[in-house]
Amino acid sequence: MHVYSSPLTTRFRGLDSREGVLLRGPAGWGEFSPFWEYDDAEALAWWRAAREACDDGWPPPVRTRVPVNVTVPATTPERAHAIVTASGGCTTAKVKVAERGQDVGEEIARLEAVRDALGSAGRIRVDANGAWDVPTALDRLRHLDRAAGGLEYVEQPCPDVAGLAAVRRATHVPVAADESIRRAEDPYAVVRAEAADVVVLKVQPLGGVRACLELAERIGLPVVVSSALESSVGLAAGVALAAALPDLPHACGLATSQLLARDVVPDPLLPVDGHLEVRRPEPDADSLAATDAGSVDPARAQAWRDRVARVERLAAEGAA
Ligand SMILES: O=C(O)CCC(=O)C1=CC=C[C@@H](O)[C@@H]1C(=O)O
Ligand SMILES: [Mg+2]
Repeated sequence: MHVYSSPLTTRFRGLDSREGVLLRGPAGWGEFSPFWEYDDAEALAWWRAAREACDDGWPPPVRTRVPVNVTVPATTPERAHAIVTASGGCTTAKVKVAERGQDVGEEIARLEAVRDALGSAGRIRVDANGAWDVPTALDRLRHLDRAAGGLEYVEQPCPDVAGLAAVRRATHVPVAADESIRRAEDPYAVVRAEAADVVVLKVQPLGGVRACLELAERIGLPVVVSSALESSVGLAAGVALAAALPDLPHACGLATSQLLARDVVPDPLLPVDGHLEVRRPEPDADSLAATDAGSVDPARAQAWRDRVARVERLAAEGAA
């Protein structure tokens, strides 16, 4: 078991670094990296995804490369512009909005900078991570849609399914559901309420590639596969899912190795021409040594090993 840690190049969802565990099994490497706000019960799905990668591997791909969006954190317009320009040819950008402490003026400036960097043919989506109530969402979307020169969609504008449905009815901007799928008791509530045009699927929180393929089939809406900000070992599972879906009408949020200062493999999954190649990079001795959490903070590395032991026990109890 390898506990990795990498600084982030830009602060993202309140984090300055990303950590997790890499495991190796007969089918290859897997990643277990639930954020720390997930308790052991919630982390079980993340564990199943890691075990699938190690023990079984993934269903065969139907495409050789996957279109991806550049992910733009809630940062300054200058930095947002530079991130898009250096994205490896991405023609879709996902921009974080609704960051605590920022006002709509900063969001408008960020979106204008992203539009400038992408050019008129690019697509821009925003992600509010459920931060708005319905009136705020509708007000913000009017401004942000104009600043972006048209939004491809808004991801999780409100925390609840009813809010998503109300926003969807009241604006022409399409709505994507993320947290309402991956943290919900019932991911099909979004479909019943006609609350979304698109669903975002993440392999780790949803329990693996096969679980996501099944969910996608049952939901029946267009899917965007997104990362949980993993290393390239975890991202490879997202790429495998995106590669196996029968239809992939939108760019996927899998270009997030760009946000890591160091990745755990010598040849990270980075976009070329706006696409990730469908492949499964492997760590080597040097890349493991360069990302070893134990050499920076042994107590933190031990906390991860303890977490793995607890979740593994939970998984065994569930299987018994
Ligand atoms: O979708 C992307 O472009 C990148 C992934 C991404 O935005 C996220 C990764 C990890 C945690 C989430 O808060 C965040 C998201 O909300 O989609
Ligand atoms: Mg999201």
